[in-house]
Amino acid sequence: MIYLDHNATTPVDPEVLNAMLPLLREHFANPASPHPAGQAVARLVDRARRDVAVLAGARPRDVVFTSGATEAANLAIAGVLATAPPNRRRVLVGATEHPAVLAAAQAAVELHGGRVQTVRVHPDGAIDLSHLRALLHPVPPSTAVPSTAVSPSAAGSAADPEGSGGPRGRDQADEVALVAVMAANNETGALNDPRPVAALAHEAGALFLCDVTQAFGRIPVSVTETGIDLAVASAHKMYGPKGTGALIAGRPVRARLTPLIHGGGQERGLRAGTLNTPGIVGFGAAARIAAAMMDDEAIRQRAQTDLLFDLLVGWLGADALEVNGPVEDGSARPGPVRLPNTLNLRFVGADADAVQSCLPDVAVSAGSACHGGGSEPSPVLLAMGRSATAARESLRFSVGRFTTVDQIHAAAATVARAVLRVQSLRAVGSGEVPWPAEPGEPELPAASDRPVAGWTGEVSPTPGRTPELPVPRSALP
Ligand SMILES: Cc1ncc(COP(=O)(O)O)c(C=O)c1O
Ligand code: FES
Repeated sequence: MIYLDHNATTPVDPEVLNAMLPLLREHFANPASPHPAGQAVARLVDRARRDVAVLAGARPRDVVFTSGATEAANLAIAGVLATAPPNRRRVLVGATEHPAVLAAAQAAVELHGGRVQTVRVHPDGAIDLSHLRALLHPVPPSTAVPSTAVSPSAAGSAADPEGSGGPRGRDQADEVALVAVMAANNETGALNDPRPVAALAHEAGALFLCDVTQAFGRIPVSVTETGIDLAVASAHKMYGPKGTGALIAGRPVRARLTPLIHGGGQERGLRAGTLNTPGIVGFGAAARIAAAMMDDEAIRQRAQTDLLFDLLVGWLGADALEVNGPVEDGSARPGPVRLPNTLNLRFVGADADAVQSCLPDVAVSAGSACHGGGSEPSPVLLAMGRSATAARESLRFSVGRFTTVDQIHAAAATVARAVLRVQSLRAVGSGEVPWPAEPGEPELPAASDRPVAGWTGEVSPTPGRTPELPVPRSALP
């Protein structure tokens, strides 16, 4: 199996596992216990908190350990809304946010009042800052009604999934409590610079939540330097264990949160329950390793995703592929614009689920893990303006720490064959190419009626393509 789905989850790094095992063996005591055994574990937890804080550019006491980014996002969003003033109940979320943020925002406004509005993204997936600005300041400043004079009921409780923000006017005058824009998108790898988002949010008196789950450990993240008020992350996206994550928030913001989980006073009262000490210590070890390896890994993984792209272009031709997400051409924006490990491609004319079912030995993803396998096109790609067809023809490749160049070569050839196979099936179904049946065989149904999953037959490739795949133009050794 060639695993190219590291944005769904990563394997546990062997060093992380080694760091965790003592917590399951001899260091099993409860870190809240005052006896020496408990305090020895408490020190390991402190170390992990420091390591996660260093990677996040935060102070150790700003790290609240949770079960993952999903819980952290729920804690952050519900916590902020629960204590927000009645005239400040709008939540702005990026159109391509993960369901952990989108659904948490929707649930929070249903519980506490207010509404969710969606901030548009550009066709390359980056947040549209001018739309964010327009949603933050719906009434021109010269005609704005002072916020204190706005009736809380004006906020309403309806969601605005269209993201239009509706007509500007009094009904928009409720203020924004929270802006949620992710650092890196899980499907396309599109990056957002948190600084301008933070500046706009703060100027409007709102807090800024940044989902750094996919960025953490892959590219530098500093919550203090960029103005992020609340960051959420998961250990299993960075070679740590599943079921551990963190909310990272400075003290003034933490003071405004209310816990979701009640019980003992763990995590300074914000997240009750005995700490998941093996998970937390694994998260700390993963953070330490990521900090040491990040630069080298970014270079290696960018080279691998570039190689994968070049090989696929070599096999299939440049017209057969479209990149979903920012393309670094050196001109558009300075600095990195896409996660180095992520490449989301549309294979024109090849349904992604069908391609995937021809790839039993390569793990890739059509859409995000929660949506993979469903027939719905990716909401992320739709939000970027892709058609439903283009979205259904898109696959995400995400390489990782243990991916090799040989695996990239093998995966590219396998994927190219699968794409050609699906394209030729489609061509047969549309009557463009005669079905290559032996005389006397029963007529086969059109490709669109045939279940492609499990299909193993051979089909002649599309005219103009030879069964022996051409040598890619830019194949590297
Ligand atoms: C961007 C992003 N945010 C949040 C999450 C949720 O993480 P978890 O399932 O570990 O809570 C994920 C996981 O897919 C993600 O990719
Ligand atoms: S948890 Fe990330 S895609 Fe579902």
